Amino acid sequence: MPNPIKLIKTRRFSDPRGWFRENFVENRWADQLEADLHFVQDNQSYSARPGTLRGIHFQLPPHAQAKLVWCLRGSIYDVAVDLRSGSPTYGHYVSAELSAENGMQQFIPVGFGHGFVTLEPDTEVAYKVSDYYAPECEAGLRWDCPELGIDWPLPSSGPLLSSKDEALPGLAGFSSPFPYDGNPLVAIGD
Ligand SMILES: Cc1cn([C@H]2C[C@H](O)[C@@H](COP(=O)(O)OP(=O)(O)O[C@H]3O[C@H](C)C(=O)[C@H](O)[C@H]3O)O2)c(=O)[nH]c1=O
Repeated sequence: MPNPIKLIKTRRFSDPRGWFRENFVENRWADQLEADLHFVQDNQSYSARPGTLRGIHFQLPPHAQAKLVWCLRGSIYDVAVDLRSGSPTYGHYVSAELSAENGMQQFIPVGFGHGFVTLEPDTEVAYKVSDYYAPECEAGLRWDCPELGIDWPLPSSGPLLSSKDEALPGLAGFSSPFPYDGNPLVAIGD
């Protein structure tokens, strides 16, 4: 069964001036992503300090979002959490190191929470989303939720969080609106 989370390797074309990279080509990426996927919004975030942790975030229906995530600068430990109701891997996560250097992208479908922690200063993350920003549908789970048990690589000073993320609830009280499609999460490895 196909892993719902996809890792996509982009190609860097180097020459004496520097390099060129295609970050998204709809008809070519379609082979690796979901068939009827259509991205409608591009986002970018900048984090000055390593150890900046954003997440675990997701939007609820009717504005749930699939995401394609990569690094424009620096690097992140990127996490996707299975939140699909009835999934045998509910509450399990996968992680991947995405960096400007490795050009890796992680695809996170609807039904998964997303978060990352930055591994370098001045890290910039770009991501495409498949539905528009809908603050009324924003939801999240706390980064250190014991039920999730995410092994974040953190600096000794701990993570830098927004006040919003500090106040997020744990998985215990969450009632998932996301259906399970029969594809369990397969750990890609870190
Ligand atoms: C997501 C979003 C935010 N905003 C505004 C709302 C706030 O005034 C400001 C910062 O938003 P927030 O603190 O939610 O940003 P992050 O903590 O980086 O959250 C994002 O990063 C995690 C890892 C995700 O996967 C989500 O896509 C997204 O929630 O941008 C917008 O105007 N449009 C948007 O699409």
